[in-house]
Amino acid sequence: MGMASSTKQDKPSSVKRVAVIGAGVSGLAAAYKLKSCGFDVTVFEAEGRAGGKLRSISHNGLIWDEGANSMTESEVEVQDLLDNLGLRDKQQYPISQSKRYVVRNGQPVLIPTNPIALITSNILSTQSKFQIFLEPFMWKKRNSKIADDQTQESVGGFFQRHFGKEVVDYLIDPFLGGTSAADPESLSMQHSFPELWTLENRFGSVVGGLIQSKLFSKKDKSGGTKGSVEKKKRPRGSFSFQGGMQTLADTLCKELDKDELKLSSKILSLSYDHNVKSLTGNWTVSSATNSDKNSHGLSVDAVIMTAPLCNVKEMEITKRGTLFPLNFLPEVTYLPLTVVITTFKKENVKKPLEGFGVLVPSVEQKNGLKTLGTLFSSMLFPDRAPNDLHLYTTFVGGTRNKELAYASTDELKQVVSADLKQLLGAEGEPDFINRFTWKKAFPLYGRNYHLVMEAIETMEKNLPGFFYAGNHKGGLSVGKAIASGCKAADLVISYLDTSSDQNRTDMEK
Ligand SMILES: Cc1cc2nc3c(=O)[nH]c(=O)nc-3n(C[C@H](O)[C@H](O)[C@H](O)COP(=O)(O)OP(=O)(O)OC[C@H]3O[C@@H](n4cnc5c(N)ncnc54)[C@H](O)[C@@H]3O)c2cc1C
Ligand SMILES: C=Cc1c2[nH]c(c1C)Cc1[nH]c(c(CCC(=O)O)c1C)Cc1[nH]c(c(C)c1CCC(=O)O)Cc1[nH]c(c(C)c1C=C)C2
Repeated sequence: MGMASSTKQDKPSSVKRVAVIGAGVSGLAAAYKLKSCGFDVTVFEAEGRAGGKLRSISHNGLIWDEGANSMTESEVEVQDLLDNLGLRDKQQYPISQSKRYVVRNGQPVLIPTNPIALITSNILSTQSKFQIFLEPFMWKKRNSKIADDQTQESVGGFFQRHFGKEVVDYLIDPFLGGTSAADPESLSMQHSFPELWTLENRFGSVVGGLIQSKLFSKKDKSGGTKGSVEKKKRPRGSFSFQGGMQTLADTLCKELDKDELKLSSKILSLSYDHNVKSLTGNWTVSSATNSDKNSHGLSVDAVIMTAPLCNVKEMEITKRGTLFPLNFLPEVTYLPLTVVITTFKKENVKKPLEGFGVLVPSVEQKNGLKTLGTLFSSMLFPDRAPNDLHLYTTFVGGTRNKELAYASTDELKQVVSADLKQLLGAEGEPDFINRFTWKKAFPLYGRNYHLVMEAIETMEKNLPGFFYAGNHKGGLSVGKAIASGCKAADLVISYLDTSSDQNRTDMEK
């Protein structure tokens, strides 16, 4: 578990130094990997705390998350990280997590999780159910204009072609609301669901493609496991940790020495100077601490940037003494989101539901509902509230209602109480309320997101030893952010290996 703590004095001067900018989960995972591989790391964080979008609060016997509430371990990098950090003992799997609800006609309906349950469910009309089963024969081709310009199709357009409008309204729209706070029309299919996009290119039908690729992967598994190291079977699905998601960030921080994590250190400028004679120090990273606005620089061999692109845009980057203009970075759209925590006495909740939570499709706004959805937090994790209380986590804002994210706490109390009354029979006002607003909760993987990916590539290509990681690249989830940080760490390791070989050859000449 963990790694041996070492001080800078112990290290030979040839140890390579890396600056990681941003102490969100991607930056902390990158720093952990680099330190485990013997690199000297310094993590710079603009805020006075580490964790970024992981943020758990303990207050008066309640525990809640204001950022991510859970994560999955589909990425191998996450499995390794949890094993290496010794976090398995603190992992918490939610009770009845597969029970998830969507509102239809103003009331929660269980989302079917298999074909039989879909047939008997009243979530969709008979016509839409037929459309799903007949999709392998009936799906419509992408129109040729979209086929030429592959980045332009929206998630809504894609699923409507395959399954029809009702499926988009009652399954896709709430799913997107509950995983990105965005609506089906705003999101790019290619960037939001790259695997399904590729599947359609290969097989045409989504259902047919999923069945065939499942069959292929089963065949591969049965034929190819001999001799390979298999990962231990773990319970599937989402999980959190004792104390909430912040426990993951705190555990990663404990692996860093005090001088390796610089809080309240916003990076303002970076400069790259190539010096063939020197084995180290091509980059200088400058921050301003809150107490001392004077910049000071740290010399490093490589940089992993995990700050959101809107923050990168504000930085000054120079390359060999000349300004490296960042005007090619496109404006990224960010979605505001407010997380509202409420508690109700159990006796005051007349129709409590067991399970993960309930999502409100956009079309259900006509039935007076204004929230995006609610997690049944203390049903999932009973230690989050005393026994006599229900603790709920409700999400408000996103593309659906940006203004509501900025509403006063009094207004939010009315909105959330009204929705919870209608959906769960929660009577009266909550006994406790807390709100946290993320002005920029998520980057929107919109229909021009290819411009963002191209800009990241341009930075990485033109700035040697500069690597970008985090939730702007490859997915929003905690797992994807961790994987992105670990991959950037791997790229740094091979970059520094190659550049020291190159330097050695240059010195020998
Ligand atoms: C409300 C909410 C709920 C979510 N729920 C889930 C969930 O249930 N499951 C899930 O998988 N994902 C969830 N997510 C998404 C997930 O939490 C994030 O995508 C992920 O944590 C992002 O990690 P990151 O390291 O890429 O970025 P961040 O956490 O944003 O970290 C970037 C860091 O960079 C710092 N920074 C910025 N500028 C500078 C600078 N100039 N110098 C130094 N530091 C700087 C920032 O302060 C920040 O700490 C949720 C997100 C939100 C907001
Ligand atoms: C109602 C709004 C939101 C809820 N959670 C989030 C929002 C905006 C944020 C969020 N939740 C998840 C992710 C990661 C997405 C990913 O790419 O994996 C994010 C950014 C996890 C998640 N939440 C739901 C699903 C299906 C997932 C994927 C992982 C898993 O299956 O567990 C659905 C869901 N989210 C919310 C509710 C109430 C809900 C379902 C009932 C809240």
